[in-house]
Amino acid sequence: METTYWHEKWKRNDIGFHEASGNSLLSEFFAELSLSKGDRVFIPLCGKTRDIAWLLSRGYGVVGAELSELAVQQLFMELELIPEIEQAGELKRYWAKNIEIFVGDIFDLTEKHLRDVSAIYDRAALVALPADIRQRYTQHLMAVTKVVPQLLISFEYEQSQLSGPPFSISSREIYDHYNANYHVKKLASRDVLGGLKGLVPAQEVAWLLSRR
Ligand SMILES: C[S@@+](CC[C@H](N)C(=O)[O-])C[C@H]1O[C@@H](n2cnc3c(N)ncnc32)[C@H](O)[C@@H]1O
Repeated sequence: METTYWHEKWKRNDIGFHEASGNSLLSEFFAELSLSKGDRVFIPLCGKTRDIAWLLSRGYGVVGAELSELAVQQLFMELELIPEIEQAGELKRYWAKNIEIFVGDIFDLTEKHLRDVSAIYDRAALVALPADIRQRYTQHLMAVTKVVPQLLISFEYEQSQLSGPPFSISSREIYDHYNANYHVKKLASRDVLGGLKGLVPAQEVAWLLSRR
C-alpha cells in the first residue's frame, strides 16, 4: 500500500475503518495487559481512533504513530487539546499532557522516539498492511518497543472475497510473526455484524501477546 493511498483516504474523508465509539474489544480485554495508571500505551498506525480518548480518560499515557498529519490534527481537535508541535528526526511530534503522536512513516520511528512504553495496542494496523510489508512491520514494532506486551485486534475472512485493506490475517500468520518472542493467546473471536464492509462474513479477533 503506497503512502499516497492513505493520504488520499484522509483527504477524501474515506475512513470507514474509524469507529465512532472506539473498539469494544479494547474495553473488554485491556485489563489483560495488567498495566498501572500512568503507564504509556503505544498505538501504531493510530489514525484518530477514539480508543485514545478511552485510554486517556482512564489515566494512561498514549504514544501514537500516524502517517497522516490531517488525521492527527483532527485527533487533537476532537480531544479538545491544543498540541505543541516540533520536529523529531524524520518525524513531526504533536504532543500535549499524557499524549504524543509521531507523524510520518512508522518505519522512521526509532526506540529513542518511544522511550518508555509499557504495551502496544494494535487495532487495524497489522491488518492495514499488505502481506509483503507485514513481516517488516512486526519486526520493527518489536525492535522499537523491546517486545512489550501487546493487545492485537485482527480480522479473519476469506481473502479471495475482498481485496484489503483490511487484510485477513490467519492465526498461523500471527504465530509466525510473534511466537518466537511472545506467548500468543487468542482471547476472543467475534462475528463482524453485517459482515466486513457490509459484504463479507468475517471475525474480529483479539490476541494477547505476552513476552516470553
Ligand atoms: C486502517 S487505519 C486504522 C487507524 C486506527 N488504528 C483505527 O483503529 O482507527 C490505518 C492507519 O494507518 C495509517 N498508516 C498507513 N501506513 C502507515 C505508515 N507507513 N506509517 C504510519 N501510519 C500509516 C493510515 O494513515 C491510517 O490512518
